[in-house]
Amino acid sequence: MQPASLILASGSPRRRELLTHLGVPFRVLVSDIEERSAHSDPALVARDLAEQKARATAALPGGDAPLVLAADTLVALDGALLGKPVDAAQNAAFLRTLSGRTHTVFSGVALLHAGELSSGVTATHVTFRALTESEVAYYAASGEGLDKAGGYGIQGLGTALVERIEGEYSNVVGFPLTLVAALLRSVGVPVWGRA
Ligand SMILES: Cc1cn([C@H]2C[C@H](O)[C@@H](COP(=O)(O)OP(=O)(O)OP(=O)(O)O)O2)c(=O)[nH]c1=O
Repeated sequence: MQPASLILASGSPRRRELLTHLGVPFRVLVSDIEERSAHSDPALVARDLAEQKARATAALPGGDAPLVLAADTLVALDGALLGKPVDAAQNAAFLRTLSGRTHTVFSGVALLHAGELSSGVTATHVTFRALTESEVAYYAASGEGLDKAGGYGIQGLGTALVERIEGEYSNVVGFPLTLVAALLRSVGVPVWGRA
């Protein structure tokens, strides 16, 4: 059997599940880049890191597929970036920062096609409820936010933190499907049976 011509360059189970929804066969190959960008604008950082992940994966043994797809998600508030919390205490601090306010989630997506990169970024605005200290402690203790940008997962228990969302839901989970589908279709890959 031929290996799938599309590689998903991501270790994120959320991205794997979301890509499955598009009905495109793929395999997973993950590189380990140091997430560092020369940009400071969060949208440009997310796009740059997605491009770096795609290129790094393509350079791995077994990475020379016709198509390599990667993404990066960042949470931004007041010009600062909230990455993945290192522990429950930092997760609680992130939640206090986000409480009662609107932040922006940026996901960059990059598609490497025959050596050529195409990429884009999607922004979604998410407003948190004003959280009580016991809610912060309860969520931080759940551990759900530890492997997630901003320290929460809107697709899990974290949905109870959110009062309002403006923009695409899948983008918050880490993989904006409108952009992913457009990039795949732009290089002739059928999504839901339509190229
Ligand atoms: C805000 C938010 C983020 N996230 C996740 C999506 C991403 O997996 C993660 C952001 O980290 P990323 O560095 O974008 O991705 P990753 O390290 O998990 O995976 P890879 O680099 O291998 O692709 O945060 C959620 O799952 N739900 C949410 O609500």
